[in-house]
Amino acid sequence: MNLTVIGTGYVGLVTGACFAEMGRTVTCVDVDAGKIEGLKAGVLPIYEPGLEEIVLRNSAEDRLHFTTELPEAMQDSKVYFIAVGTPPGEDGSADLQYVLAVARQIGRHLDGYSVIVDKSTVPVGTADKVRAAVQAELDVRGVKIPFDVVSNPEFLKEGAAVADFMRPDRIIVGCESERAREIMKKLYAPFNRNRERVIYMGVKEAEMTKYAANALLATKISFMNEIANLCDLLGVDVESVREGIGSDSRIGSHFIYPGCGYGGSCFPKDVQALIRTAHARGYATPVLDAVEARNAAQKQVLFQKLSRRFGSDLRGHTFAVWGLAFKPGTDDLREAPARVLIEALLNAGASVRAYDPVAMDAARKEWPAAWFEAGRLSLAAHQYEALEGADALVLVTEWKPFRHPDFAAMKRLLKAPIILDGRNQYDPEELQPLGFEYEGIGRGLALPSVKDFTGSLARR
Ligand SMILES: NC(=O)C1=CN([C@@H]2O[C@H](COP(=O)(O)OP(=O)(O)OC[C@H]3O[C@@H](n4cnc5c(N)ncnc54)[C@H](O)[C@@H]3O)[C@@H](O)[C@H]2O)C=CC1
Ligand SMILES: O=C(O)[C@H]1O[C@H](OP(=O)(O)OP(=O)(O)OC[C@H]2O[C@@H](n3ccc(=O)[nH]c3=O)[C@H](O)[C@@H]2O)[C@H](O)[C@@H](O)[C@@H]1O
Repeated sequence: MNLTVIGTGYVGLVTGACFAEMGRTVTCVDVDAGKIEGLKAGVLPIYEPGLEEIVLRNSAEDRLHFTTELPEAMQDSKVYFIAVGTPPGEDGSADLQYVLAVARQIGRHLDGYSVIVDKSTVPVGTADKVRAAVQAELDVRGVKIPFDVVSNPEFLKEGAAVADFMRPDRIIVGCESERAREIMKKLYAPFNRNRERVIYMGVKEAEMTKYAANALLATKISFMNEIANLCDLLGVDVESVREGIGSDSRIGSHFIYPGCGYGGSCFPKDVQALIRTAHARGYATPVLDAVEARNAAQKQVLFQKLSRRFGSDLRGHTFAVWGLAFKPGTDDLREAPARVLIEALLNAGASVRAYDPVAMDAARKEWPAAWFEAGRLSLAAHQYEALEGADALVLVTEWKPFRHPDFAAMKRLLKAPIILDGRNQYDPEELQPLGFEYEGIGRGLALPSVKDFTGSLARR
């Protein structure tokens, strides 16, 4: 059973490569000719640990193919995975134009019983729209061809996408036909060997499961960020609180790490899309609204802490920023908290010297050219180079090389030994004896405010 995967982004490329790794012959299709040319030449469009190796190996072994031509890819396959983007439309609801365009295209070329599997994150009822779009094309062609539409949402995390796909907690298959179910069962059998991971349910239930999962994870983070901010006011270290509550198996230790807000292409867009779905039915969503509002506010927290320490006019100040990607392990900058911080710093007159192990090329391409041209945002060749002469270090993304840095070297390089830790990576008890001023998120410690600081200087 050969597979076609349509959309060769984070989800499509990982899906195609991982099925090929399990022995299937897969053709990945994308409308982006540059991406496909690159992939044919062995150049990956994204950074994802472990992905390059399996793409190159399976391409070399002739199991993984790339094309811009969907009809050509469809010839040898009867299972079509749709993995195109579902970005937010103007009102925040999921924009289905790419999914439905693919459905129409499939309908134009379908030539025998097929299963159309929706892997993109789509609102409840989208499978019906996909079915209608395919059927409309079949009607135009005047042919009767049976097909099924299955919802198989994806739960991989960027930065761990291959591992998540290969060893998923669960595989959700929303399916209302026995024939399609048997095909899905066979496809996922290699991922299911030591325990049953597939949960079968209705199509709409599967579509909703994806949004509910992302919204709950985002809720945990926003809740924890709110608790962390309160801990700051109370002089309490949220890291102990996190450990304390995470040990309760009903709460769990995952996704309760406070920080400078969640980013990425999915939590922000999916929470927003779920809110839109509810509002379209006249249903209010105070919990989800609060999750979003807390996250928007949380992305400002680092800037607020810096303003408290250095004043609101930051002209003449330079800040080192470690981490640009929205999380470690990826070069994805979508909705990255670093962007919000850097924009606020530049608007306040500061200069920024930033370093990220993999996302700097992406930043150069995607962020406003004016930020770089004016020389106010520069990218350092090394994490320590970013510190030279900076007024403080702000840790935004907890890449591994940032976790245990050489504090003595950092002290020598920084103009003043000040660390603002947006991901609670450092131990204040280790830093304080070294003479660092330190503030995290909810550690109950504040950098001295500009007023205290001026006051203490005046008293000296
Ligand atoms: N990025 C992630 O970690 C996850 C994303 N998702 C969902 O999966 C879907 C895809 O997300 P990403 O992979 O991040 O998107 P992406 O933006 O990285 O990739 C989408 C790809 O689809 C291609 N495309 C658009 N229209 C096409 C067409 N008509 N034919 C062929 N290719 C076409 C684009 O050129 C692009 O390469 C979204 O619905 C997203 O919410 C779900 C789980 C994880
Ligand atoms: O639908 C999607 O696209 C995916 O969205 C998230 O995955 P992803 O956005 O790639 O990355 P996460 O690890 O979830 O991190 C998202 C954001 O939350 C932040 N985060 C995460 C965990 C935490 O405890 N605290 C926290 O602030 C991260 O720093 C990051 O900015 C989900 O975790 C995946 O299951 C889902 O498939």
